[in-house]
Amino acid sequence: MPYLQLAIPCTEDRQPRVERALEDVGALAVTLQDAHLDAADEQAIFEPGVGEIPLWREMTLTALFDADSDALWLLAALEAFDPGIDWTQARFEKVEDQDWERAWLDQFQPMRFGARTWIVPWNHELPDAAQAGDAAVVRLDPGLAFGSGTHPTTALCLAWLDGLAARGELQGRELLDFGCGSGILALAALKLGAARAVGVDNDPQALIATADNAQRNGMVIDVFLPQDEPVRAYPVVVANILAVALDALAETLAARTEAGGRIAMSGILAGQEGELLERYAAWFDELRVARQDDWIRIEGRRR
Ligand SMILES: C[S@@+](CC[C@H](N)C(=O)[O-])C[C@H]1O[C@@H](n2cnc3c(N)ncnc32)[C@H](O)[C@@H]1O
Repeated sequence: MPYLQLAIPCTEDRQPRVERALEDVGALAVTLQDAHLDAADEQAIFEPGVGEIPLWREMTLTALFDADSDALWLLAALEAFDPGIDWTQARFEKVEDQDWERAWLDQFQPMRFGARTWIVPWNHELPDAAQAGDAAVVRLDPGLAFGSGTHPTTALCLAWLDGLAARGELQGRELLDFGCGSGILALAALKLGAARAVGVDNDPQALIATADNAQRNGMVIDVFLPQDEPVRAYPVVVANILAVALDALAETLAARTEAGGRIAMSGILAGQEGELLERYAAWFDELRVARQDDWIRIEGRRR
């Protein structure tokens, strides 16, 4: 999914004001980057939690908006919200998911999630521990950013699937991966013993990537655009999408989870979970929150 990206230079003292204004006019995500370091340096990128500020004196704030947002309208809204900031320094560009997500890409090494789940890039040897009989190993393209497991939201969902399998609640069951991206979660579920996995994504490229990654791992994942997915309920649903999308999709995801079934959702920044918990409580019990870095996973059981 493409975005409209706004980047604006900013000093430490003004950062909270600029960030608040960007969020107020509808930014889907705001990241900060040290103005004096290379963007490829992981330490130079920071997604602030509530009340957190970075140590840098000069930085660039980058905000993502829906692709169909109007830059002139946004500038006018920002000016109205905080006329004390020089918004004329803002630069706009259209970016693809991958460009934004690449900011999160760090060294993609073999990684273990939970007890048995391994994500191993194709260009790496299988670590000894990943060759154990019960290891669930997914091999992926090292060029992937989101869906390589390096992002905390993916890691949270992988750990959840691993735990579900450990409790015997995944084996032989069908899973829906809503917002499948690379297909990493559906693939891990199949390797952990799920009987079948269905991937849904509104990005046709993601569906191609998922089907391709499945084939290269010797598995099959049925993939659909949201408007084409079969209307049915699953015992296990996982959805790693942004909080705004999870809010909009609440009824759909509730309808896709069968009574007694399990759901895990991520893509939620710390501080955004309250409203989602309230919304999903209409259909789900046993709602629980887990956190990694600034990201949240919500899990629940369908009534
Ligand atoms: C954060 S990535 C997650 C990818 C992968 N499941 C993972 O956990 O790493 C979110 C994915 O959701 C897709 N997506 C976003 N909004 C969506 C929507 N409303 N319906 C279906 N897919 C959506 C995006 O195209 C993207 O592939």
